[in-house]
Amino acid sequence: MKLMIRHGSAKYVIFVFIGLVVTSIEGFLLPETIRLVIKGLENGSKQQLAFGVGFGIAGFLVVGFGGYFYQYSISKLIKNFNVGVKSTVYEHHVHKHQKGSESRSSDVLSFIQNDIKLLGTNYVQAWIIAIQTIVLAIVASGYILFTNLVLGVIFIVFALVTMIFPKLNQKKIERSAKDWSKANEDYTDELTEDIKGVETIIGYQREQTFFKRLKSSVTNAEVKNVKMTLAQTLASLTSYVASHILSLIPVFIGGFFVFNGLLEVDALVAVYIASDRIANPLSVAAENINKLSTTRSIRKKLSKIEEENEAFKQNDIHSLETILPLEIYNGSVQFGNKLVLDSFNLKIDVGEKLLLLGESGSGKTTILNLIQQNIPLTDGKITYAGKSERSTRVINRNISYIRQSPMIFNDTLAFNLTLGEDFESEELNQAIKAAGLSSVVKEKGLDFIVGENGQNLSGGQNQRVEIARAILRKRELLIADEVTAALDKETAKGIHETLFSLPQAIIEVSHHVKEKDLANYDRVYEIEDKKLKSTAYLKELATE
Ligand SMILES: Nc1ncnc2c1ncn2[C@@H]1O[C@H](COP(=O)(O)OP(=O)(O)OP(=O)(O)O)[C@@H](O)[C@H]1O
Repeated sequence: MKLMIRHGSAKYVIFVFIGLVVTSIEGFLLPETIRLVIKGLENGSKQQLAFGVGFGIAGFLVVGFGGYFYQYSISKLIKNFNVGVKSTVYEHHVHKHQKGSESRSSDVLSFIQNDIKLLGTNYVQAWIIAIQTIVLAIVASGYILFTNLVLGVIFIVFALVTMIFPKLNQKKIERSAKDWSKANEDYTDELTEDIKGVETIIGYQREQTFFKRLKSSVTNAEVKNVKMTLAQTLASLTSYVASHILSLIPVFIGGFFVFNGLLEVDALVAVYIASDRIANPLSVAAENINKLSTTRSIRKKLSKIEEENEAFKQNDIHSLETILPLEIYNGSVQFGNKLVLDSFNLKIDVGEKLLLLGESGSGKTTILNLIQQNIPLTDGKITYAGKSERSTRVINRNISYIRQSPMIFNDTLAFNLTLGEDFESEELNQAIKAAGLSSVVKEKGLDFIVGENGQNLSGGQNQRVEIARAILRKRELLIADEVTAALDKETAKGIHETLFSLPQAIIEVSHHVKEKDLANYDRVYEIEDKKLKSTAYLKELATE
């Protein structure tokens, strides 16, 4: 319930309660209408007959309007709930990345698309239906007890007995829901991967293999869905049949009340009709209370997500701490038994332009990961502006990572530069100029839609958008990861000129750079056979 109020808003929870109280008059409306009509017929009174019919019409109008208000409030509540929960889950995914921990996008997608959906039906709706049916049953019980206390008690006892039936299937429903959730997660994982890998699949003409593989996962998920639905259906049918059969026994007893003059026929008919508003609603309530348990693990996961989001917000300090100079002393990195980097030193000073060279697999990405504190050193020490303790948030806030394949959003050029952050137009223009984008902006305008993956721009222009983003943020260290590897010579030269003209420190990573271009950097590091050599250090050492 707390979860529902937190995300669905207390206002709509109250509205739903008002709506269900109003509609709960259904608990006595039809039985009382029928009773009044029969009474009118028995007495041969047209007036009483008209009163009974009028009572029914007025009552059903109230139920109709109340029902609309009730459904309206439920829709709003579910809308708010979905928006709140889905945002919370995405927020958590982002926070996990900010903290440098793994959070797989396919897991997040599956959680939002399947588990959260299940939470909407089997938690929010199930709660509401359970409460609504219980209120309805209470109102109908009150009516029956008021009509005839003893017979009322008998009817209610039989109705309560029916509640044990759904309980018998609870474990099975829970297990089948868990199996379905897992199978769906596996299927979504595979689908995400196959969508990403479509070019490779077509390229190697492996369509049939992948169709078959995916078909098997989707079949598995659907089979689990059928099993879950059947388990739920079996539970509801058992309750339905049992409640109807059991409700006929008190009718039989009620007959004896009539024979003995303890009850009028109109009252027995009314009590029987009203009893349908106890047994059935109670079994629906029990069924929905059962459903709540299918979401227990999802709710647990969501609570953990909320706690972690809260902890993240509280620890999210907005200090102006800097990270340069960054120094690694006698650093070593080992993955399992494999030594990747052996006792190396590295220094990044304010404004320095550094180059990090190395063959594929030599450890360049590992060094970038160390700098960003994504992985720890196995041995040695790392300091940021002289301090060895720095939160990952502070580090991230001071680094801009310029990627070889930048993420370009299908939006305007302006949005792709600012990413929705407010910048003075002067600042924006300076960044555009510094990144060499002035002619593009002049030609296309800032409102130009760049298309999916920036397809309406050239590779070099997209790379410049990524550089402009980094320049705009004025962070003290830029990491340029193979940024010109996929570009032609002229474009690459232009990008390099831009990078060298910036005031920020830059560490550029590359497989290979021409000998004559090395002079453009303040220092050149090269990884060779697990060792990191620094030309500048060697020069410094030679002059000492
Ligand atoms: N998390 C990890 N667990 C185990 N081994 C790892 C891990 N990360 C990297 N390695 C290994 O460390 C070595 C260095 O990898 P790294 O990614 O740093 O190389 P790289 O120089 O960036 O290569 P490339 O230029 O191909 O991207 C490789 O042999 C790699 O297999």
